[in-house]
Amino acid sequence: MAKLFRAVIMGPPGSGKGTISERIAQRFGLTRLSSGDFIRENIAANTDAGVLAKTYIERGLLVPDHVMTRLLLPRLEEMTRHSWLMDGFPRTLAQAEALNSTCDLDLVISLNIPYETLKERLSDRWIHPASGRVYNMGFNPPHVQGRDDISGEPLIQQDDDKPEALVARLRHYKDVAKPIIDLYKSKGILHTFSGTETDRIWPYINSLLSTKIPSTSQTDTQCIPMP
Ligand SMILES: Nc1nc2c(ncn2[C@@H]2O[C@H](COP(=O)(O)OP(=O)(O)OP(=O)(O)O)[C@@H](O)[C@H]2O)c(=O)[nH]1
Ligand SMILES: Nc1ncnc2c1ncn2[C@@H]1O[C@H](COP(=O)(O)OP(=O)(O)O)[C@@H](O)[C@H]1O
Repeated sequence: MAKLFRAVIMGPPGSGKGTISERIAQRFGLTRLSSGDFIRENIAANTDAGVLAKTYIERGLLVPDHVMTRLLLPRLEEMTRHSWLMDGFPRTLAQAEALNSTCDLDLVISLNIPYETLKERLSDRWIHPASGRVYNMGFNPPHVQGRDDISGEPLIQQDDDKPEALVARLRHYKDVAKPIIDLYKSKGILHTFSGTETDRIWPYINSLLSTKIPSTSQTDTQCIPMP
């Protein structure tokens, strides 16, 4: 029986997690999971955890660990028959430990991108808020300027992509990511990719995953329910 594959992608804001996750999902047929999308779904559906999460996001804060794990771990437990790639979780050491006790991760991709590159990209980033689709006016512009390719709805620029907010976001990322990265390094599953262009990093990620991902996904039970 082929083994399932579970991976996490980490990196500072603007490092290309979303862009690369999309390519991995398409190329290798993994289910793409995003903590941000999952929170937005819960907010839209008015679940208890979604209502609570919204009060933090509105203040520009991270959602507390216990709310995040309550939202996400049951979802992962439903995914016992799927190979997946997670973007946006874990974001703290406590989340990484909770994930550890639920799932055996096969691989962690960490993106290491220079600050100047991040600043440039984010000041050029436009998103479609309802779907989370991202565009970059130079790198991957929408077909029609200012409009989402699929829905045709208007694109917006997020406040926290502005340079002032970005410095604080990047500093915060460094502080909280370090212990998580150390944890995955010590488990021998961390793979770090450095560079300024997604198109140049992608071939390395592609060839690494080609050696690691089983050709078919079959039933397995790598995730165990939390006690
Ligand atoms: N110029 C350029 N832009 C890129 C490249 N790779 C990604 N982008 C763009 O940079 C922006 C950030 O990429 P994302 O994939 O959203 O990055 P992320 O790590 O998911 O960002 P967060 O959601 O903030 O954590 C988007 O507008 C992308 O289209 C690249 O190699 N060159
Ligand atoms: N793992 C997480 N832990 C805590 N809060 C999270 C997590 N993932 C997402 N969030 C919250 O949801 C918001 C939106 O997430 P996301 O779509 O990943 O966007 P961003 O790249 O702006 O952080 C975050 O700004 C944060 O408040």
